[in-house]
Amino acid sequence: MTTTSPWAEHPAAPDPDPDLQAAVTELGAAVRDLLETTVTTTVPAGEQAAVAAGVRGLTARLAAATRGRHTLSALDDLPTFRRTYSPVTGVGNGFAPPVQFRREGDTVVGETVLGLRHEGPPAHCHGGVSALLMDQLLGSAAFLAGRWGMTAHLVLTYHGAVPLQTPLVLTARITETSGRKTVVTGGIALAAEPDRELVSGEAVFVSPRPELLELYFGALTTADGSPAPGHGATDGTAL
Ligand SMILES: CCCCCCCCCCCC(=O)SCCNC(=O)CCNC(=O)[C@H](O)C(C)(C)COP(=O)(O)OP(=O)(O)OC[C@H]1O[C@@H](n2cnc3c(N)ncnc32)[C@H](O)[C@@H]1OP(=O)(O)O
Repeated sequence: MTTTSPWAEHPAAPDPDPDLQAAVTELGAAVRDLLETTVTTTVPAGEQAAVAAGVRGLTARLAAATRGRHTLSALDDLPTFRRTYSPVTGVGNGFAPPVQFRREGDTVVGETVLGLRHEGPPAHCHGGVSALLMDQLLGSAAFLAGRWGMTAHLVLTYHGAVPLQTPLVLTARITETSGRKTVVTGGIALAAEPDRELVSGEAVFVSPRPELLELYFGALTTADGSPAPGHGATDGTAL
């Protein structure tokens, strides 16, 4: 079944702790600058070694309290898919550009600029990073249509190299929905030439059957140790 306007309304996420949100966002931005600068710096070896020692000291301070992989961060909210540390959209993840996706009519759109930490061929984006962006873009379109699923199939065509440090636009549309399956197409283009896709792709997202939901997410808890809301949903319309 092909759909033209499948967008769903989502509940509002509970307000995060503003102090924690601000601190995590600032730490993410600082680490983003650090990562980008570590791959562009040309300061002498001694200076790089001194900085490494300082960074290890800072890491030890953060390591004083950490969470495991089955515990959500205190800022995360699964029903609204607020994921603070996503490697694509997470404000708290220094590797993330980060890019935010939004609905515009029947399209999901995001803009971003990639850095040298995303480099593959010199001066251009790594093909795997493009795939990372595409997976999140297409998955976001499914989610924003109320069709959360895991990536079952992702096929990409690389038409042209994606330049770093250049404004990009990412767009996606739902092309088919059927049972637990959602098919989405989309692409990455220069913001200055939005109609010429440098990367195009299609993905199939499948909302897992109950046994898989339990296997993957059954142990998941919120930061305070409660079962994570929504992790047991099985109707293919929510996590
Ligand atoms: C703003 C915030 C946004 C937030 C948005 C967040 C975006 C996140 C984007 C990143 C997402 C990820 O990285 S997810 C991580 C990467 N992906 C994974 O690890 C998934 C690994 N694969 C699996 O666990 C499984 O294969 C599943 C869950 C995908 C499907 O298993 P299942 O539940 O047993 O499904 P199954 O019964 O076999 O099939 C159900 C239906 O789907 C179809 N189907 C199944 N696999 C495929 C396939 N590869 N290609 C075509 N169709 C398929 C079947 O034919 C069937 O159709 P019919 O007979 O009903 O017609």
